[in-house]
This record gives sequence, structure tokens and C-alpha cells, in this order.
Amino acid sequence: MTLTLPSPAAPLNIGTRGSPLALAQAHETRARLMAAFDLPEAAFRIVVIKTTGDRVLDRPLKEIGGKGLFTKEIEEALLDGSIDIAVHSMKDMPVAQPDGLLLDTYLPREDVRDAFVSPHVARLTDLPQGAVVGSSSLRRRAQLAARRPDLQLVEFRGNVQTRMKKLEEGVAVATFLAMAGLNRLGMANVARSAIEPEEMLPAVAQGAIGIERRASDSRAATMLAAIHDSETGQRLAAERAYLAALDGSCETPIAGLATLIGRQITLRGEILRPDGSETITGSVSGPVADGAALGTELARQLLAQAPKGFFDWR
Ligand SMILES: NCc1[nH]cc(CCC(=O)O)c1CC(=O)O
Repeated sequence: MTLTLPSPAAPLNIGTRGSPLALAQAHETRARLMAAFDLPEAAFRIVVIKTTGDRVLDRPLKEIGGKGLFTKEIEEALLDGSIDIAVHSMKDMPVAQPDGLLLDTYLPREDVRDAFVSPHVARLTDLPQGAVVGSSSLRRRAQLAARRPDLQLVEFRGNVQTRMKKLEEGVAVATFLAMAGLNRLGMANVARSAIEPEEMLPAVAQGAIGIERRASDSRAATMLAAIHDSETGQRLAAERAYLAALDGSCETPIAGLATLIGRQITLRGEILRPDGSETITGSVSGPVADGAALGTELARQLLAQAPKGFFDWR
């Protein structure tokens, strides 16, 4: 079915970061909008915006600090009208948006699992004693330290190509990436194996693309409503309420994943000390409509189990 737009108008400006993954996500969004409204490519303009997170490549993300490292400049462009919608990896998004902006449109979620990447070793469980592994993700580092205290962790940043080169140079024997990113880049072959959530619970919102808009823009609202995936929306409502109640971001060791079976939602969560010395896990289930409340409830349960000082690293 083809939908009709409220009025013919200027091209819709789609804001995105310039990384290969961000561009692939912007192109996917454009393709879905073109199909939903039977529009030509010329009805859209992809506008690349450089963020602080893209600019500073020589330091671990947590050191640069602050929420919205990859979003601030893009949200400013939305607010000043230089773009109309912005495409984001939801994993990188703060739980609240600035006044005047809405982030309530989600594309169908990709694979939520982490990928195990190594030229030498097939699976996480096959890593030899004391192996050096690279990751800049606080969550992955904490989870690895908890499960495999023998491993040596080194910082690893940069795009997929940079990381593969580091592995070839022997800086580390393995690293980790999101399966979703590899799939979207057509690089699924880079993954030696997928790590099941039971082995390593993914980041909140991993694999989900979200699209942000001005609350006052009715054309954007109409267009985005046509490509929204409600199941992804329900899962993210639970996961992001959990994250919000933990007062966390992707820069803290927090994992969480919601799954749907019929009208029932199950949310699993894990919080860790950054050195992996302590792990607290839990899960809650209930009707899909209660997703956000379940997220808050799971956060409350985990926080109640956290010994004094658990969050002192913040
Ligand atoms: N923090 C970086 C980031 N943000 C989203 C993805 C991958 C795509 C996704 O999870 O949707 C990645 C890279 C990675 O973890 O491999």
C-alpha cells in the first residue's frame, strides 16, 4: 500500500553521522520511506554531521565523557531546522531528548547479539588462557573480566577496518562488535561466531535504529509513523525505562534485553563493576503494555541487591 503525504514539500533532510554504519542506517531509512510513499530518491537529502565522538579518536569514550557524545550536534541541527529527521543507533542514545524533539520511531530490530571477531580463534570459549582481547566498551570489558578473569583487556577503538588491522598486527587475538552493525555493513563474514545473550547479555537497545524529529513537524510525524516497528518500540520501552531508572548510559557497565513471546514481555538485566569483580543479574516478565513499568521494576530489583559502594566508580 502506498501512502500519501500531507503536502508536496521540499526534500526531507535526513541527518546522520558520517561513519559507514551510520550512512548504511540512513540509507535504510530513506529506502523504507521511498517504498512507503512511492517517492524518488530526490525527495530526500542525506546530511552528514560530525559529532564530538567522531572527532576525538585517540581517547577512550568514557574519558571524553558526557552523555550524547554522538548526538549533540545532530540534535542541534534538528532544532535549528537544517535537518528534519535524524537516524541513530539507539544503543548510543541518552534516555531523554531535549525539549522539542521526539525519538519514538524504530525500524525493525537487527540481530541483538555481540559478534566474536578473531583471525585465530573460533569462539569466545576457545580463547586460550591469558589471551589479549581488545574492546573499548565498558560493558563488554566488565563482562569479560567477570567470566574470564585470566584474559588481558586492551583498549580498541575505530571502525571495523581499523580493528581488523589491529588484529592482523597482533595487538590482540580477538575483539567484539555488534552483529547488527556487521550485518548492516554487509560484513557478517567478519564475525567468527555470534555470542548468545545467555553468554554475554547485549547493551540496552543494541541492534535498534531510532529516528528523531521535531515535535512540531507534522510531515515528519506522518512519514515516520509509516515505517515504525511496534514490536521494537515495545522492547525498547522496557529496556530504556530500565536504563533510565539505573541512571545509566552506554558508557556504564549495564546490559539489558527484552524479548517478546506473544503479548508477554521478558526483560533480563545485568549490572557489573567495571573490573568484573561483582555481577548482579535479574529478570522480570509481564504484559507488553506494562513494558516501561517492568523496566523500572527490574532496575529497582538490581539496585536493591547492589552492595554499598557498587556504583562508586561513577
Ligand atoms: N557504540 C558504538 C556502536 N553503536 C551501535 C553499534 C552497532 C550497531 C547496533 O548495535 O545497533 C556500535 C558498534 C558496536 O558495538 O559494534
